[in-house]
Amino acid sequence: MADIDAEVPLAVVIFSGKRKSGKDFVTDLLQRRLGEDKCELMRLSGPLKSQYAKEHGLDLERLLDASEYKETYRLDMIRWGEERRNQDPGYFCCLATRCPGAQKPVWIITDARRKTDVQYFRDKYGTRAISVRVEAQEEVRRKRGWVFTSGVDDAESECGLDEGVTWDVIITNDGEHSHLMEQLDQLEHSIREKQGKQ
Ligand SMILES: Nc1ncnc2c1ncn2[C@@H]1O[C@H](COP(=O)(O)OP(=O)(O)OP(=O)(O)O)[C@@H](O)[C@H]1O
Ligand SMILES: C[C@@](O)(CCOP(=O)(O)O)CC(=O)O
Repeated sequence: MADIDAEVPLAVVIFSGKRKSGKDFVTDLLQRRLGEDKCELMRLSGPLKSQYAKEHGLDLERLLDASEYKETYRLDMIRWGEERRNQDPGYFCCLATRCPGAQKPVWIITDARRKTDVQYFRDKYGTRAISVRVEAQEEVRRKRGWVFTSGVDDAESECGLDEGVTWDVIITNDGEHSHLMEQLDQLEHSIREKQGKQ
């Protein structure tokens, strides 16, 4: 049931997309449009990588960027994360939204990967939730550094949201800048409408 008493967030924008589809690129642009004072980026992988880095003595900053370093540990991070999600599907959703930025009216969840991620926010925030799928052709993703990895790109982490989800918005991010801007114009309008409604 949606928690309708809370004052914030006024909008929760749940992003999903394949590796190198451009989730971080698009969500960074959206946050700049909405204003960093009004909009917080929340990475579900943030608390996961933070705890994983501590337990394995790794460089968190490098796990958080778009580098090859994180790809080295991706498979084991997926396994490690799923052990915790199997006990509590909303575990990382809850951790990722407990931050000082949670006081801002707009939350952007940058990296939903499982149906339980999307359902967590839909159940908790109802019509304030907007689900967004970022799509890019495989050829474009390859040019951005994606390499098909068995156990990753054919597993739930990358395929869990391929079917069975009705997206509120689909953003095509194949590199055509003006088309991306038009799509972001429409999404920004939808978010501002939710901000204005409450
Ligand atoms: N429309 C675009 N124009 C130019 N560069 C882009 C565009 N979209 C993505 N990129 C670049 O492609 C690379 C991958 O993008 P990004 O990191 O946002 O993907 P992602 O979906 O977050 O990937 P991952 O799941 O691996 O973190 C980055 O270097 C990013 O700057
Ligand atoms: C382990 C994992 O969180 C890594 C995500 O890394 P990134 O968002 O692609 O940078 C993916 C998952 O949780 O299945």
